[in-house]
Amino acid sequence: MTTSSLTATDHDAQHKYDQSRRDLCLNLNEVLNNLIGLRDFNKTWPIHYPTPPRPTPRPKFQQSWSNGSNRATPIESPEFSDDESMMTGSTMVAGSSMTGSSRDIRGSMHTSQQFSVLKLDLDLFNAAHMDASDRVRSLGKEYMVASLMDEKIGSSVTHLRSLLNRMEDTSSKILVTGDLNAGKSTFCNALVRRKVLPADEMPCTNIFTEVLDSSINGGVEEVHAVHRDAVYNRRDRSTYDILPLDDLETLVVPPPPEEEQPPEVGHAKYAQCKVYIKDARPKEESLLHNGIIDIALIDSPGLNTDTTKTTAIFARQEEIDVVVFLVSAMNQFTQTSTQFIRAAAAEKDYLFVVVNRFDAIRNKERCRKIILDKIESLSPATFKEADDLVHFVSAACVPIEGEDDPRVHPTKELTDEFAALEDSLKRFVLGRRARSKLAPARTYMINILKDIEVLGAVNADAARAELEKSTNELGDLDPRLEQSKETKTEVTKQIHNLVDKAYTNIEEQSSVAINEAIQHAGSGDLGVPYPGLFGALQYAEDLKDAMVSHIMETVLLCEDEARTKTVKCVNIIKQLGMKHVGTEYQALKFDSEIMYQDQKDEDDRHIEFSTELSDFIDLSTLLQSKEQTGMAVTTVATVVGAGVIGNLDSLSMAFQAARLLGNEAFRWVVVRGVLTAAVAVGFLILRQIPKSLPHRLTQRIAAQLEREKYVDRNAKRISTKARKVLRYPTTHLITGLDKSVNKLEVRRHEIVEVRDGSRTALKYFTNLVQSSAARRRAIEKVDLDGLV
Ligand SMILES: Nc1nc2c(ncn2[C@@H]2O[C@H](COP(=O)(O)OP(=O)(O)OP(=O)(O)O)[C@@H](O)[C@H]2O)c(=O)[nH]1
Repeated sequence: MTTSSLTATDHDAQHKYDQSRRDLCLNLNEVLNNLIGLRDFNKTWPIHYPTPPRPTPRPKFQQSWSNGSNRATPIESPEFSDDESMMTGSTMVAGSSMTGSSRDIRGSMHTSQQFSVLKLDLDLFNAAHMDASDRVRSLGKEYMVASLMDEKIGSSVTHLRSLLNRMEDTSSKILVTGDLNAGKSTFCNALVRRKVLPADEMPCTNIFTEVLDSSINGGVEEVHAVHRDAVYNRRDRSTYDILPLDDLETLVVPPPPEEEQPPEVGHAKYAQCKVYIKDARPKEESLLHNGIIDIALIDSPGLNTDTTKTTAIFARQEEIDVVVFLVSAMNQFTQTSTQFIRAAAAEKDYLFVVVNRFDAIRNKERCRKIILDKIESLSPATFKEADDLVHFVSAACVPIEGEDDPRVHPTKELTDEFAALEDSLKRFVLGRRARSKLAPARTYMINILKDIEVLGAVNADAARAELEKSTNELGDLDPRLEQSKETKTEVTKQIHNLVDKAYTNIEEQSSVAINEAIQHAGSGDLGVPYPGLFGALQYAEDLKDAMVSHIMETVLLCEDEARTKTVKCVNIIKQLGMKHVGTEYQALKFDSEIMYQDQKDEDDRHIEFSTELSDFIDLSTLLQSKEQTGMAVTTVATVVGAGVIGNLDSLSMAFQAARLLGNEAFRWVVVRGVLTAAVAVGFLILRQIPKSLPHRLTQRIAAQLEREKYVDRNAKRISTKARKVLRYPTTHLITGLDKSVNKLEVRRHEIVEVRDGSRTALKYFTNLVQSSAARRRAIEKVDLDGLV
């Protein structure tokens, strides 16, 4: 048997490969950072996405008809009127504090067709809109696009990480797969020239078994049975159990159906196992121990074992570098294997096909033709290089350590064929590594960077437009805001002055008027006639009532005056409100009649005053009329015969003289005189009542009201009520002015946020476009073709 060997060219290729791998890994880390940054940016400045032009709906589809009831009810097609502009060949925004149209980049050169990796499934989006439930509608397009984009970037990040893992994994993974009993385990054993894996006519490989060179495991031969659900880490003993190689059969071969294995052993406990073996052959001959790369040979359960296992094999393709597909020359391609090859061909371009058990075929040429025809249809690339990639062999003819004789007689033809296979496989594994490990990462990165460039350009345009719009809006808004603030200050001042002035004026005028009314309560014609001496008491009472009423009426007049002034003020406030706040002030109504209707008003207005006997004696009036008094006394004295009395002054002197002299006769004269004078004075008092009573009452009422602070109390009450009434429209107007200013300030804040956000976005996306383009060019320079 000939052995294949790796030349200096292979080592040179390895060096180049390492260099390219390093370059791509570095770039991939940067692309990852860019994507993570973009994903974060999408959270603060929702990304725009170009939407495809929406075909104009045919008229008959503009309405759909409910079939849920007998009566056909027209249902309007879901309309997203504000979306229209965004759905017709423009860009769709994931969300914005600006209105939809503000982020509508009409005439954008970019379309969703330009995307390959970051392409959003807008059919899903549109379908969601068409079926929009209230909840979806309320979430709106912002939520939809933002989350779609977030999801898309998230899955790209995951994919990039797996590509990175694959590039960083220096080993090459060869998945040996194929139908049940195709001879996979026998083939693996033949490659390592040792009976490592159990091979039998009965289905025997039940879990993935990875054969590796023991040099990776410190030169120790053993089996690492990886716990189900654990991620294998050779340095973490908790992820696997160590078993001797001899136990592999128990581990890999499924138990007979009737025997149920306890959960702590075998298949129930382990999902896969790693088998570290020594290959004593020289590096030039050994596949595993080749001196260039670590190779993992993965034996898998037969494809048609069961669905779960088949799915697992399909899923592992992503981490696999080379797929060696074993097909039995006797059974050829089953349906599952056909499906598998199709899927693998889409991912890998090239497959390594081993047609095993060829010894058992009599008409070898016919078999060869049938199989090659099939491969041509399933994987044209593999077919084109069939000489290297498709091998017709008998794995069972290879002599292996631990077996006395090969199961199949090793004819020269079979031996040579297997040696050719080994040689091709080594070159394929080494040579295709660039393609299998690096090319997917390179292609994916170039594609995603192109997408980022387009997305960046779209968003830079959007940010530029938004920046311009918000800057213009601010230019318009700022003078309005300034004006609004000035108006607020001026009108507030004006309105306070107005109310203060009205208040002071009402108080002052009320005070003067009431005071005047009190001081002159007794003057003028009060309409109360003096009925004469016998009606004096009633007269006093009527007079008092008239005076009190006069004062109270004056208070009422002051209230009327205050009402009029308040109404005037309300009207001025209304005008100011209509001018500066809004037409809502048109409806401002004020019922002045309800002012001064409270019990307190009644109480404050009321005067409680009672007449007294002393009110009839007004000394000042008497003294003012002493001439008349004197005359009266003389008249009375003459009548009674006492000529000594000339006037009231003489009378008082007479009393004094009588007291001094003690003369009886004189005393009598004096007593008579005094009595007469008293009668005369009484007479005079009674005669003076019409004059003295109003004066006396006025004085007393004034004094009482002074004590009660009647004037101040009422003036204050009247003005305070007016101020209180004016408080509502005043506060309302000031609040209205405040609201106008606040509204503009809030709007300004929003616009400033949008402006700052779009400024940051413009900078971010411009840089992103440039750095992505530069990175893409650098990645395009990484030449993988030379490595193949
Ligand atoms: N005649 C012949 N028999 C072979 C050849 N290769 C394998 N066999 C036999 O085919 C049977 C199945 O071989 P395995 O290696 O266990 O097949 P497998 O694909 O690993 O089987 P599963 O793991 O159960 O899917 C065994 O009895 C082998 O001895 C071959 O080249 N020629």
